[in-house]
Amino acid sequence: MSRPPVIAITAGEPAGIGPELVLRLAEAPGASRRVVIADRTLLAERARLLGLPLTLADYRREAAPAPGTLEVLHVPLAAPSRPGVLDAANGRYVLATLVAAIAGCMAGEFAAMVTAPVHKGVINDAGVPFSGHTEYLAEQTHTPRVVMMLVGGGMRVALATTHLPLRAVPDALTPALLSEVLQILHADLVGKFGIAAPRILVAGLNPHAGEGGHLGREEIEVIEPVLATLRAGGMHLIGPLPADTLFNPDKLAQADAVLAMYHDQGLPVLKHASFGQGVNVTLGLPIVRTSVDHGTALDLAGSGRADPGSLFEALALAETLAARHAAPGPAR
Ligand SMILES: NC(=O)c1ccc[n+]([C@@H]2O[C@H](COP(=O)([O-])OP(=O)(O)OC[C@H]3O[C@@H](n4cnc5c(N)ncnc54)[C@H](O)[C@@H]3O)[C@@H](O)[C@H]2O)c1
Ligand SMILES: N[C@H](C(=O)O)[C@H](O)COP(=O)(O)O
Repeated sequence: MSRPPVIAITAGEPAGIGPELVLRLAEAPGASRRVVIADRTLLAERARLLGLPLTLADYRREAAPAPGTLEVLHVPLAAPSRPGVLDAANGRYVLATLVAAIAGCMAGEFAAMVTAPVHKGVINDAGVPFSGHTEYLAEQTHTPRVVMMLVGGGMRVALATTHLPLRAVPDALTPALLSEVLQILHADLVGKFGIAAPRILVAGLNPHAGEGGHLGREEIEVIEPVLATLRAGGMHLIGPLPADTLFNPDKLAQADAVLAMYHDQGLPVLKHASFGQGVNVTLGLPIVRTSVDHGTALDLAGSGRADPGSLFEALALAETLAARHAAPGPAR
């Protein structure tokens, strides 16, 4: 009998809801072996606080876990953590959990990694420039370009630019970037999501997609030429479309994914439709990585009221993608 795939789950910011969400993993359906990467004392304390049953076992690759245990790959905190209270002393601990998960995925020990939320600000406060898992994963795996895509509410929404100030977006939207993002999106819709000929709706940047150049020229000078070139190469691209009506159900029904030009053009729509059930997936990586659609929710940490739904969905998608990654099949 073949062994179940091992999926690494990083518990994220210790003061946030990540630790208590990973304690609920036994409730998530699926056949994978789950290994939580976190400080084991933190998990035990959070379980005690919330009255959750917990039997921890240190992860050993070759030893099958006893039923009912939560396997932990221990990474020590730098300082004790209290729910809801950020401490920059633990910024590097959070990164160490990611490094362990990435190393295991790159080595083939883990079939995928699923990430609970981190707090970007406190990692920067710890002295490490950090804009998100997406960018960090690209750097750590030496991948020149990756793409953030969220899945939920019947939509797949990818982003041309990710975590950067709004002021910097137009300058970042170069023809090279847009072309690479669309090629990665297309390739992973085929290879990871099994869609043989993906149709992609592409948003404009400006109101009303620039109104023929009267409300901005990025559509004319950057987006349209890139789309024309890629269409000539066989990609099915619709746009640039005004973003305010692109997400209407009749438009979405014509496509397999949307490419938004920036974070808050695409994600509010998806999160409105699916918050708590959405999944963030990083495209273009040599490994499988999914994540929750929410943040650290410091206001809920330690209350037991955080919804684990998005973590369970992220795990389910990681299992599906890992199976396809291990044995790529024909696209449908
Ligand atoms: N995957 C990630 O690592 C990730 C994703 C998004 C945001 N963040 C980071 O999280 C930090 C806080 O971000 P924010 O305050 O903008 O967003 P947030 O998602 O933490 O919180 C927004 C609201 O949603 C609620 N909420 C979040 N998750 C919930 C859950 N599982 N169940 C019930 N309610 C939930 C919170 O209580 C809050 O009211 C920031 O540093 C941000 O960058 C990380
Ligand atoms: N942009 C994501 C969201 O809003 O859900 C979130 O910040 C997480 O991004 P990373 O996976 O890059 O950390």
